[in-house]
Amino acid sequence: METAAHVHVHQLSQTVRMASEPAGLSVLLIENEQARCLVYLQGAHVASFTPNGQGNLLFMSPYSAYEKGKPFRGGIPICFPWFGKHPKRDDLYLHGLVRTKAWELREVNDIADGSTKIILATEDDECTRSIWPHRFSLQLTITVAAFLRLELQVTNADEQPISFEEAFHTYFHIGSLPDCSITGLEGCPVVDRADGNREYSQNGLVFVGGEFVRIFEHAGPVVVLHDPILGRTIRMEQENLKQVFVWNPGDEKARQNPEVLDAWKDFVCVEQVNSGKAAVVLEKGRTHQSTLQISSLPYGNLTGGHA
Ligand SMILES: O=P(O)(O)OC[C@H]1O[C@@H](O)[C@H](O)[C@@H](O)[C@@H]1O
Repeated sequence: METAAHVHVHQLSQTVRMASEPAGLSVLLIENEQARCLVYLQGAHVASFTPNGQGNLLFMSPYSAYEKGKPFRGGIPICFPWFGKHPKRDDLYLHGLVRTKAWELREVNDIADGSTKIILATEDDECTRSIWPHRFSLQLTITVAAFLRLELQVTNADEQPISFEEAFHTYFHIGSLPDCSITGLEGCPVVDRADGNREYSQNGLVFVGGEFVRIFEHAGPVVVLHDPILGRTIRMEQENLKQVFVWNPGDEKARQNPEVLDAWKDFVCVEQVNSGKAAVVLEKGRTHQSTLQISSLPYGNLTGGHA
């Protein structure tokens, strides 16, 4: 099938189409009776998730470059094998090697319950080995239902143990930054990166007014984002990820970033992470799986992180 002059669209199943743009980016358009979702093959990057009758839960910056080999700003970047800055090299992109890599589409399944499951995969190559000298394979299973579920499997294909960082670096679309709050992080030890790595213990709700770069250690399985302006409550449920990063650049830093600018008020990143002391050490031949599931309910339906 062909639509606009330069976008080719192929129907892959009843609920999945793939559009290829001349710039070399391909995107999967998943539309079933429960939700709609866009996934770029570059980075296995989920760019939107819209459950039926609701708005998009995710935020993509209107200023994001959509270029081959460049990170997208927004959605759900998959971070691996490092999170944040590379420990030694400032010339490398933040958040690892696979965010800018073209992943391969392995499977498309329309499930009898009305959901859709797709599997994307990538592995080491000459370029990744020149930066990170290890063999690995990654598989991301994405389930699009009334919820969005991401299962990331990292397999050590090397001859020795590997150690890596990983994350789902999710940008959530919000109505108003100062009105949102986050629960489920009460009691966590916190490191405030925007305040000289000040350490404290989280007491009560988290409010993100402006610049906010905090790591919550030993996070529980459920974190909830409350958004009274958009009238919804977003529930994040994770497995095998030990930290939660909450990030927003705030006004001043955002203005210095041409891919964020005034859009900083429209998102908050709540990221499920294994980094630093929580980095994963994986024996030869073994697979590590981490999972994130996101769903949304009307505002006020979930009162705590353990709801
Ligand atoms: O690479 P992106 O998507 O612009 O995200 C960068 C940000 O990612 C966050 O996870 C970090 O805590 C920030 O320090 C960093 O600036």
